[in-house]
Amino acid sequence: MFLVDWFYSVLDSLAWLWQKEAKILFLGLDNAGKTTLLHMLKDERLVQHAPTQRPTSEELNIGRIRFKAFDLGGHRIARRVWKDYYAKVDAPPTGPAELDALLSDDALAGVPFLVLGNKIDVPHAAPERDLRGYLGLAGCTTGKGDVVGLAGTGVRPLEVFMCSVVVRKMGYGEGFRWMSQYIK
Ligand SMILES: Nc1nc2c(ncn2[C@@H]2O[C@H](COP(=O)(O)OP(=O)(O)OP(=O)(O)O)[C@@H](O)[C@H]2O)c(=O)[nH]1
Ligand SMILES: [Mg+2]
Repeated sequence: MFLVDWFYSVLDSLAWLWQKEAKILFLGLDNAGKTTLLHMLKDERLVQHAPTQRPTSEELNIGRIRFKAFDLGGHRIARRVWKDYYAKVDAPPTGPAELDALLSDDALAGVPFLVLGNKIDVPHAAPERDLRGYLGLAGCTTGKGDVVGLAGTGVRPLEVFMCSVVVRKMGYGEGFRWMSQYIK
């Protein structure tokens, strides 16, 4: 038993050897819950945040991936700097109508998109099907499971996951697991 424990502690201490690194952008309209999600993922704490005025970045360790996460404000003026953050990004979770512009931007070609439909705890929250329709994603998403066969096809991984960061604390974990499989 001792030997097994020792073996795993050695493995743990070597984990950095096979850790992957990725850059990720949190994009979405203001009040969507991006900063709240970032801090939930970072230290499982629920904190009230003022609207994000200037971009901040945090390190997140999820599974074997070390994410450098950039949290950008969602209000109109803050959205102007989104473009400055596109270079060499591995995945940008995002929100409403700006999505079209992001999806057709050459700087983000091939980058996986995780769309999180947050606040499903709110009464009358739009169901997933309506959100997909509203975002123009009906029929465009690539599948929620392990997507064998997408690699090398040039098809951009794109999927919608509904979640509740605050009240139910659910949904976003599945989203991040889905995204992680596309980070090389
Ligand atoms: N009911 C509910 N409220 C949430 C949820 N997630 C976040 N909120 C609330 O939504 C508000 C906005 O959250 P923020 O994380 O500051 O939003 P943001 O996307 O960072 O906004 P900007 O920084 O302005 O772009 C806060 O009052 C959060 O507590 C959720 O899942 N359910
Ligand atoms: Mg914010």
